[in-house]
Amino acid sequence: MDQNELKKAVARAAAQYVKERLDDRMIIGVGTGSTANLFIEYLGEFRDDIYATVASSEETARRLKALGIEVMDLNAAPEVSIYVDGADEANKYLQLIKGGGGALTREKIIAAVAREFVCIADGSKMVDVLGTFPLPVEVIPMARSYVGREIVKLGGDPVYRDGCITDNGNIIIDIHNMNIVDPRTLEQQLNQITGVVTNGLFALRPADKLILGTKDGLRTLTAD
Ligand SMILES: O=C(CO)[C@H](O)[C@H](O)COP(=O)(O)O
Repeated sequence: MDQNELKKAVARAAAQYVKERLDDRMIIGVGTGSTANLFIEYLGEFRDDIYATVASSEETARRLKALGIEVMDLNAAPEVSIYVDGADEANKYLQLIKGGGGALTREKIIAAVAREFVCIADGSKMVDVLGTFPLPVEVIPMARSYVGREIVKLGGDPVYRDGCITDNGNIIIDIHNMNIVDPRTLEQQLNQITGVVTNGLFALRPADKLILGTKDGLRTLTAD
């Protein structure tokens, strides 16, 4: 199976997982990216049974609405039962790097609210130590240079993501060349830099379940 087929397999498995737990008031959190897009397509197969979703990006909202699936403002959602999203990297503690698509802040907000966070990824995303994939940081535009200098002090190489404006009107700085041995501490350190909105480390709130697509089949890892 190639990478896209592995993505399809995990997206299908996550849709099945959601379908088995549906009830008539269930609100589903939906992530962003190519794997999440495949998940959206599988949700379309039982759209009439879905009460509502919350979307982690404008693009995801557009795709859901195009299928006729209700998209709710998160502030109007009393709770989010299951949030399904992809990742750029994952470790065995289900700590993640996310934000390759620039949607990290809304993704993190939905992950914070969700009762269960199910991450879906092809096997290439599994790593021993996070950080080979550049870590995205969403930054208020006027703080760009200052935040870059603070990132250098933490040992990373900040690279401005040219041309990327987030759904929140901010910019992205990608941190290259960081061996992230203590993801929880780094997540907090980055968030304490004035001008940082959030960063793409999901270590303080890792996934609860990781459905991983490998050439030997699907593996489901849990946080405990
Ligand atoms: O965090 C994300 C978007 O901000 C995505 O989940 C992440 O980039 C993985 O994307 P893909 O499924 O396309 O590999």
